[in-house]
Amino acid sequence: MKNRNVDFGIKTFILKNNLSDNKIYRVINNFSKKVILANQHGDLLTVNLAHTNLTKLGIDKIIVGDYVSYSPIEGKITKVYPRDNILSKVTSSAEKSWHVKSQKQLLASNVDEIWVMIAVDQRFTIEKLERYLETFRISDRDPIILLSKADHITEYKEIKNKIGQAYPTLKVRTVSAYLPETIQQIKKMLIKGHTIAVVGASGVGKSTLLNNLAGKDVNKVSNVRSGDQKGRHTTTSITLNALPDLDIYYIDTPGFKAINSTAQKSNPAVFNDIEALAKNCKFRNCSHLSEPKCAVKAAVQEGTITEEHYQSYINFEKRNKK
Ligand SMILES: Nc1nc2c(ncn2[C@@H]2O[C@H](COP(=O)(O)OP(=O)(O)OP(=O)(O)O)[C@@H](O)[C@H]2O)c(=O)[nH]1
Ligand SMILES: [Zn+2]
Repeated sequence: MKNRNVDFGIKTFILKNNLSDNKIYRVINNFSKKVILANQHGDLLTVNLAHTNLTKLGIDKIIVGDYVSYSPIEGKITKVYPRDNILSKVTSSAEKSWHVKSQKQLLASNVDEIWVMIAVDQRFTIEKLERYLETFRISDRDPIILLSKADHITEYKEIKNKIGQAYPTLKVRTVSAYLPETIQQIKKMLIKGHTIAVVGASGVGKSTLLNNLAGKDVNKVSNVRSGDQKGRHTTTSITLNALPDLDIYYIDTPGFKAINSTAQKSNPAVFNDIEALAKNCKFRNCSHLSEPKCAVKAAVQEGTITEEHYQSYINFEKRNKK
């Protein structure tokens, strides 16, 4: 299916980099052994990566947003162009070892804007916002916070104020599927040709916004030329969607469940002692209930902290868990 205006940013890329090669494609989807490429006419094709030697291309992974050269004769990607930037997700997790592992997952490349979507009907703290900002990183851009479900007016106002006080220079925008004027405002702020990556927890409304901007259900099925015509469900993967009427590209990312939900710090002073002890627990995300080698429980047993103090901490944690 050809769409007007849909070149996936390739024409601009060719001009900007003064390239003579017009066999340039953009990666709009990637699976473990396949990618879907788009050309500047909006045609899509699936490429099996079996013949592509990533090491030779000097990269670990092909990611959504990449501009590449593809040789149909050889059936392989022959070049991945240097990326303007990379949006990554940095997570720390404590696994079986004592070390805290920091993992960097590459989500998308050549991104012009990153929107961090936060639904106002979910529990909000500045710490949570900070965790999002730490987790989703892009070298050369500031994220835009998109407060979704703003039809929850009271919560919306409260959260907007909190953010304004803590981070007065952070860009905050508003959206609600039930307030059409907010969709219009978002549309007005779009910059033609931009590639926008949208991240956020599961259920905050990323797909709903995509549908509202597109004016139709973008059901995340790409019709793939060549081979099977059936199309492919890509709900669990990162997808670059073209919105031809608005002349933008919207990278929808799968929602995450939660981000390193360490203890909420709204009442820290009381439990400073416990939080200091917790650093010696075997597991970084130890709940101090039943995990082995828990330094907090050990301290209760040794009498360093009282049973009552421990219980009130556990109760506090329970109340503050999302
Ligand atoms: N009140 C309210 N509900 C909304 C709004 N936008 C979306 N929802 C609801 O929130 C739920 C999740 O919306 P989605 O758009 O599927 O959320 P998502 O972020 O794409 O979720 P994942 O695909 O899991 O990452 C749906 O039941 C929507 O109807 C909104 O503006 N206001
Ligand atoms: Zn513990």
